[in-house]
Formats: sequence, C-alpha cells, structure tokens
Amino acid sequence: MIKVGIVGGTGYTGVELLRLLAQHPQVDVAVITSRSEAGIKVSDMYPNLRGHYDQLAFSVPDAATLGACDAVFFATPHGVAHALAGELLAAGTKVIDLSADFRLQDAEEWANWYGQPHGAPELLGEAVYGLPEVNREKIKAARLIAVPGCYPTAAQLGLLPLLEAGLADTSRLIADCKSGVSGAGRGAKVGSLFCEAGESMMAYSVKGHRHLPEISQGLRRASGGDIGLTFVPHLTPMIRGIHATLYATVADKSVDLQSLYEQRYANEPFVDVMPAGSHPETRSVRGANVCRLAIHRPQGGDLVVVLSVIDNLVKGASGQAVQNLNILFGFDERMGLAHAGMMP
Ligand SMILES: NC(=O)C1=CN([C@@H]2O[C@H](COP(=O)(O)OP(=O)(O)OC[C@H]3O[C@@H](n4cnc5c(N)ncnc54)[C@H](OP(=O)(O)O)[C@@H]3O)[C@@H](O)[C@H]2O)C=CC1
Ligand SMILES: CC(=O)N[C@@H](CCC(=O)OP(=O)(O)O)C(=O)O
Repeated sequence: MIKVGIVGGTGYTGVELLRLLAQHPQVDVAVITSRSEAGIKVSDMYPNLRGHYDQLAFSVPDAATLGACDAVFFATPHGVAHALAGELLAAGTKVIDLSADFRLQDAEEWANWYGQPHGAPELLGEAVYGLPEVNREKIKAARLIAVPGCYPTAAQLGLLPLLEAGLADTSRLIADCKSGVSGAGRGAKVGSLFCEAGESMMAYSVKGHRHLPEISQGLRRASGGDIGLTFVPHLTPMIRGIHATLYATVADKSVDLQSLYEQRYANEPFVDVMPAGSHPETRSVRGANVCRLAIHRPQGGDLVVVLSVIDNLVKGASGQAVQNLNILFGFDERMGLAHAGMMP
C-alpha cells in the first residue's frame, strides 16, 4: 500500500483522481488539498464519494505533509508544481503533475506559450512525458512525470503509428479537435456558463493554442523531423469528452493502415483500434481510461482520416495519471482503471 497526496483536490481532475483511486487496492489517499475548502470533508462536498473517504478532509497545501507521501499528484493550474516539485523530490516523493508545467522540454518555449517564466527549468532534464504508449520504460524509472494534456493525448495516439512508420507528409497535418466544457476546469468563467456553452459550439485559439507545441514536440519525436501541424480546438455542448478528427496525407496506397494501427497498439491495454470503417463516439469512453481509434481513407485517396476519442478527464488527465502511478510503482497497469465507458 502506498500513501498519496493530491494538490488541488476540488477541481475536476482532482475529484476524478479521487473517484478512480477509491477503487485502487494499493493506494491510500492520505492528503488532499484545497485552499478555499480547507476543513471541509471530501464526502460533504462530493456525495458520490460517500462511503469511500469519510474521514478525509481538504487541507491547505503544505510541503512537509505532502513530502511524507510516496507520491503526490498535482491537479492544479500551471505554476503550482513548479514551486513545490523540487522540495518534494528532495524528500523522496515522486511527483505526477497533471498540469503543463513539465510537458515542454524547452523552458523558453514554455514561457512564450504560458506567458510566465518557467519556474523550475533545472527539473526539465529529468521530467518524463507520461504517455505510456511511448515512454513506458522511462516512466518506470522516473521521479517526475508530466502527464500529457487532453488534446495532445487524443492527437498523438491517433497520429503516432503513421509518423513512426514514416508514412505521412509531416509538413501538412491537421488536428480538428472538439472538447467538452469540463476541459476548461471548474473555476467560474463566462464561457463555461450553461447559457453560453450549453447549446452552442465554437472554435477557439485558432491563431495558436498552448497544446500546439506539446503535440508538435511529440510528433517530432515520432517522425524524427519537422512537423507542420494545424490544430484547431472547439468547445462543444457536452460535459466530458474529446473527439479529434486527424488528417494526414499518405501517398503510399499499398499500406494496410488498419493492420499498422492494430499491430502498433496490440499490447496497449488502453488503446482500442476499432474495426475498419467505425465511427467512435465520445460516450463510449466516458468515465473510461481508453482511447478509441478508427482509421479511414475516404474514396481510397491519399488523405487519411483518423478518428480518436477519449474522456478528457480520464485518459486525457486523471486516468492517465493513475496509469503512470501504476507503472512507476510496479503495479499492474490496469489497477483501479477497469471501468467500461458509459452508454448512453
Ligand atoms: N480539465 C481537464 O480536462 C484537464 C485539465 N488538465 C490540467 O489539470 C490541472 C487541473 O485542472 P482542473 O482540475 O480542470 O482545474 P480546476 O480549475 O477545476 O481545479 C484547480 C484546483 O487547483 C487548486 N488550486 C488553484 N490554485 C492553486 C494554487 N495556487 N495552489 C494550490 N492549489 C491551487 C484549486 O483549489 P483551491 O483554489 O481551493 O486551492 C482546485 O482544487 C490544470 O493544470 C489543467 O490544465 C489536464 C488535462 C485535462
Ligand atoms: C475546453 C478547454 O478549455 N480546454 C482547455 C484544455 C484542457 C486542459 O486543461 O489542458 P492543459 O492541461 O494543458 O491546461 C483549453 O483549451 O485551455
């Protein structure tokens, strides 16, 4: 049994961690922080967790208490893990960061996209990008994990097989992505109001979204060369889910792309390559730590369309974080994550 802490326990990814860890046989959640709800019992705030964490209350983040844990999750806005990770690592605590603080390898690029200086560039060298389908061996030996963003998880898992095989024109890739509103977090924002987002759909950040450099970094690693990617995120009237429609030009029509994807993900417990011609739905992964993919080549042309769906709060955040924890501590990778998606 290991002891874990969660910094940022009242946000959407924090409470999703609690939901998943409630069924994890090897994890005891010892500390959960919130500055605004300190002193409140978890089960008083989240009735779905009654019977699971009845003695646990939110507390103000404190490095000494967190440093007594085996691992600490950061489910906080950018910059918080920068400030605390070094101290926790020095105390021998592993850090699993759900924010973007350690996802980009280049501190200057991070500062440009996130509009603030990087708070812990000295830790970047050891941070491991926590996409198990790419970095499983590195994760096993890591102390600091940067859990990928939600759009980057859906986009990379959908495009990696084509790029690793050197099949796609890497100068012209398109990721047309739709997210549920929980992707914006629990904080009050006009754009997240039911009257604003409840029955409407819009693209945003077309000029440049902070997930663009993260997706490009991963695709560069996969292809070994430069990436020309257009990434357009959209806000859609659903609570959870990401649907990524990915476009790539693949001139070689002789390749069996279905087999390529099936072989690439044959041993991956959380990537499901659907039968040829499928149209995965976000509700099929709702609550589940799964990415479902379908590969299409419309009219047999050179444009390949890959459909990729995840739950932004599970494979796109907290589920992937638990998957990383399992790998890090040598548990079965599926532990605590055996949830099927929710239909309807
Ligand atoms: N929502 C999603 O789908 C995804 C989110 N992420 C990332 O995960 C992280 C958390 O996201 P989400 O759960 O949506 O965020 P929320 O806004 O819903 O929650 C943020 C949490 O962090 C706490 N917090 C805020 N500021 C600080 C601070 N300075 N120090 C300590 N705690 C703080 C808040 O509690 P309090 O203020 O009371 O302390 C709250 O519990 C973000 O970095 C986000 O980008 C990643 C992938 C997907
Ligand atoms: C719908 C929505 O607003 N989504 C968020 C991205 C989700 C997320 O939290 O990503 P990070 O972990 O990288 O911050 C956005 O576009 O900013």
